[in-house]
Amino acid sequence: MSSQIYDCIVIGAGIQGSCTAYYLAKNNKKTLLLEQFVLPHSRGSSHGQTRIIRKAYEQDFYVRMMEECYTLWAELEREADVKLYRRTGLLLLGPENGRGFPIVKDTLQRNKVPIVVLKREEFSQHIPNFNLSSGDGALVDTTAGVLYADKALVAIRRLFKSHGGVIKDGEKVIGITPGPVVTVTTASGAYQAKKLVITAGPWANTLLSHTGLELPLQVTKLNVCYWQEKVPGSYDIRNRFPCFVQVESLESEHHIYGLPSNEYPGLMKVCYHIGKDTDPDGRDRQTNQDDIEILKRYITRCMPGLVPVPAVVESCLYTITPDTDFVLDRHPTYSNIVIGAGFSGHGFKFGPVIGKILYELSTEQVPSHDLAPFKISRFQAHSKSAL
Ligand SMILES: Cc1cc2nc3c(=O)[nH]c(=O)nc-3n(C[C@H](O)[C@H](O)[C@H](O)COP(=O)(O)OP(=O)(O)OC[C@H]3O[C@@H](n4cnc5c(N)ncnc54)[C@H](O)[C@@H]3O)c2cc1C
Ligand SMILES: O=C(O)[C@@H]1CCCCN1
Repeated sequence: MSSQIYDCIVIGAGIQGSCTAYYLAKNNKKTLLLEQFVLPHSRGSSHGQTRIIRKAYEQDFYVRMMEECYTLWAELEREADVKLYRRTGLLLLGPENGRGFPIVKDTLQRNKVPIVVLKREEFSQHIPNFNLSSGDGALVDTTAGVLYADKALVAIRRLFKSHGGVIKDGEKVIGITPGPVVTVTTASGAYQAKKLVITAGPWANTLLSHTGLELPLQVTKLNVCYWQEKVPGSYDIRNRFPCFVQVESLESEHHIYGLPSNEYPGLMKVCYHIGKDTDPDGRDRQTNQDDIEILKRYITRCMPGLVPVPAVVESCLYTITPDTDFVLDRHPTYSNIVIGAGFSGHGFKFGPVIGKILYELSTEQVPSHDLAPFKISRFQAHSKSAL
């Protein structure tokens, strides 16, 4: 056992753990970040070149968190001297009388987020190579854009180390012994800390089982599909093609979304928001492709400038709560254990604000956002506490 007692150990070096560790170290906390895989890796939820950043949400609390988060991303960019965000706008599409589109539109307007509402007759002039479905409304959240995810992870971990933080990768946590000083065991050793933050993504429940807690989390595998432009440049970020989210469509009641071609020349990323249940250690055995069939039909109908067969298919995991809101809370039994989990396929953009909140929770400060929507107690009927 190492004789050092850390102020805090963070388990999991995805975007949430890396950001939490960064804020801890920046605020002079002796921090150890443990990661089971050798970094960088592509086995969790945070890998890949790009993610959408937006304020377009149904709930005011997400809009408010994003207000601060854009500032935090800009601070990180300055401190790391690397560009992590590119503004593209986000085109939101959906039935004018549906369940999703009018609510997001109201929330954006109520929160005075700058948007442009596109009329049907002017749609194709602003958004070429895209067919607006009959009955659909369209608006652009002009604050939105692309985050360079892999670059962000590298930059944040580098900043963490520059503030004195210690990363040990290739060290899987196999035991947690709670107490006023928590002991965390890996195959290579044991470490102690006054506080513990668990940000283990799809493995959250495996780790929480060492503390007698189980959260209602569902892990699903998503196919991340890239589609070839028929005419090079038609959906290119350099030609100002935006990100988009189609909230309901003829093909599905669930989101279909896309990011302009950028990371792979000539390929636009278009994905379906619903995957199939998986075991995070057995994801490669889960080969369901129902989502790709839905995407082919949507692309054929709405994006005629793309070849409707995916040119590249990667994979990624979601860890989903029953209400798709996050878990940001203290452990119900051990108040020096803080949990960040269940980011439900939309957590990357919030990384810095979540890191700041988990840092605040683990240092007993008043959190800078209302955490009522993120409390574990909301799952009372679901969560199993053996304690
Ligand atoms: C296809 C796809 C598209 C997405 N699109 C967007 C988007 O456009 N915008 C957006 O904001 N979000 C998006 N998301 C969601 C976002 O990427 C996730 O919410 C976020 O990455 C979750 O981060 P995390 O740190 O919780 O999990 P992870 O990145 O999985 O990190 C958890 C880490 O914990 C480690 N770990 C687990 N167990 C142990 C152990 N025992 N010991 C040591 N380490 C351990 C894991 O190896 C992993 O590195 C998307 C996700 C996917 C999959
Ligand atoms: O978090 C996001 O912005 C996207 C929206 C579409 C589904 C995947 N996640």
